Order: sequence, then structure tokens, then C-alpha cells
Amino acid sequence: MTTGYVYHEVFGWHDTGTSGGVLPSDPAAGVQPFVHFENAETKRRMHELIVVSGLIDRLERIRPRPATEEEILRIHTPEHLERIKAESRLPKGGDAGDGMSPFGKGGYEIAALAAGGVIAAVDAVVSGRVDNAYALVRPPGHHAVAAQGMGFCIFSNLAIAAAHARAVLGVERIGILDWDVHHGNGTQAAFYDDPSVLTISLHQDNVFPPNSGAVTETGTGAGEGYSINVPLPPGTGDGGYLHAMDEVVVPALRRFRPDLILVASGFDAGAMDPLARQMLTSAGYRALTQRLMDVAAEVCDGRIAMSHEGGYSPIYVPFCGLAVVETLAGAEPFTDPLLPVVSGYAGHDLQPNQKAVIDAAAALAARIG
Ligand SMILES: O=C(CCC1CCCC1)NO
Ligand SMILES: [Zn+2]
Repeated sequence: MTTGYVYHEVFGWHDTGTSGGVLPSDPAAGVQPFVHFENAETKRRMHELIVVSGLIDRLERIRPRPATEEEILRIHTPEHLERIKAESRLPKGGDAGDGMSPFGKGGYEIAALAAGGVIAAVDAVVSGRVDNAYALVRPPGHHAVAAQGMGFCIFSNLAIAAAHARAVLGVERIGILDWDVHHGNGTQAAFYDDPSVLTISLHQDNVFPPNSGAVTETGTGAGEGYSINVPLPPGTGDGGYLHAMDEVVVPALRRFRPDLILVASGFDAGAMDPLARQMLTSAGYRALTQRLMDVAAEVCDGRIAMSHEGGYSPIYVPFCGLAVVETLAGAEPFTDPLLPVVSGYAGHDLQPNQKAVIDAAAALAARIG
């Protein structure tokens, strides 16, 4: 198995500051400055564990290149692109569009490299240079919509890469799985009326964006039935996620038969994440990845490209991210010293409230034509 890997140190220079994010500092109100949740540390630590574990020696390094304006404009409006470029030239940078997603001077170039890094991963998979690929990029992308960035995202990296695959690489059908703990609203919106792109989002119910990602969001027009949402209850662990994989994701992909599978890979569904309340372990992420590889082998010669999204636990993201990339590469597990602790939590087995949501989404998967 040849697994491609995208990472560049400049992703760590995307500056999200200390007074942006979910709680801008306000000393008079008793709010202290804090490092923005979406900072370089978790991504850098994941990369360093991939290096220190030796896994890096089994990976085919893919060099990211900046997405072109034409590529970005396949998903975003000219106004959004021009505003990001303009604010990126300012001494203190700007914001993606929601006031919680700051970037420093030069943020545009880094965001374009993140989107281009995912395009490079998709190019390598579709060309057959690699069997599958992981793009450890930053800033994330899956919340960004056509006219603005949001939720720490500037450009919709994965949607831009999917649009590239369809427009340039001749890929006709794309299945996109989003296992970030937050709803993949931006990716969904980009293809909401498009039956050639199936989007499936597994997320914690109504965390972010607010009032987004309900089971009833199923697509529109010709795209009706090609957006599937699984808003899982808080506390969902390995058993609930694997049941969703077995009952919704795998059946949907078998019926849709994509030529390429893309993943918005966030680790904030992990058992130690500060921004959500799920309980996935590294073993859970490993099993999700293996199940996806198995169905990819059935329907699209194993073609999978993953784009890094959220994940905010500096201690646990590295072990979960390592588990995913090890599985893509067919490598033996290196380590997760926290696994005995987090897998011991009560509630990892499928719970009735989780089964109810999954069964509702499974009915949608069964209707894919
Ligand atoms: O990881 C993320 C960012 C979520 C935050 C954005 C504002 C509050 C929660 N999205 O996938
Ligand atoms: Zn997230």
C-alpha cells in the first residue's frame, strides 16, 4: 500500500492569535487572553509523532502547492477571495468572516497552500501515484461556504479539491465522509444540489454551526437524497461511530459507487477533545479507517484522500491521527498509551439514542439510487 502524505511547516505559521476564537480576551469582563483553540500545536505534534514513530519512512511525501484563484473560485465567490487577499496584506491580517476565525498577515497564502495541498493529494491518488493519501493541512476548511469563511476555516479545502477532481481529472462521482465532530456544513452546501457528490457527515448533534446538520437536511433539487447527516448524541464512543459506519456510510457508498472517496478528517470527536463531548479512541479511528478502506477497495480501487480538519487535544490528536495514517499505510500500530484509559470509559457500546439517529439516517442511505 502506497500512502501519500502532505505536510508543510508553514501551516504552523498560520497565526490565529490569542484574542480571537470562541472567547476573545476581555480583561475588564474577566476573560483572559488564551491561545486560539485552532493553533499549530496539535497538527505539529501529529506530524512529529508520524516522524518519530518511523511511519514517515513508509509514506510518499507529496509537496503542497498553492491553489490557484481559478481553483478557489470553483467554490468561493470573487468577493470572498478578494477580501481574504486584501486583509492578508494588512499588518495584523484579518478574519475569515465570522469574527472567530482570525488570520495574520500572509494568511491568504497559507490558506491557499492548504487547499492546494488537498488538491495535490487528490491528484496523487487519482493519477495512481499513491493508493491513498492524508493531507495534514492548516487552516481547516469544512465550515467555509461560498461567500465567507467561518468556524476557523478560510477556504473549503476539500470542496475545492473535489471540484478540481470533477472539472480537471474527469472524476464523475465523489463520496465525501466528514467525521469531524462538527457538521460539515460548507462541504455539504457546495454540493447540496449535485447528485454526483454524496456528502455524509457524522457529527455531534448541534454543536457547530448552530442549527446545522439535522437528519432532515438531505439535499435539494437533483441533489435530493445525496446529503446524509448523522447528528449523534453527546457521549457517542467507538460502538456508536462504528454502527454509523456499518449501517449508514458503508451501505451508502456501496449504493452510490463513487470513483473517489474523500474524508474531512477531524479528531475533535476524540475522547479528550475540549470542543466537543464524544468518546472516539485511537482504536475507533483505526476501525473507521479500515472499514472505509474495505468499501473503497470494493467500489473505487481503494482511492481515498483525507484532508485534516479539527481536533484540539494536543495530547490525544497525535495518537488518533497516527492511527488513521498507519491504517491507510497498512502499518502496525506504534502506540497509544492513553487507549486503556479512554477505552475503559462506560458507554462505548451502542446506546439506544444513538441507534435511533443512525437508523433514521440508514433509511436515507437505503434510498440512494
Ligand atoms: O473544529 C471546528 C471548529 C468548531 C468551533 C468553531 C466555533 C465554535 C466551535 N470545526 O470542525
Ligand atoms: Zn471540528
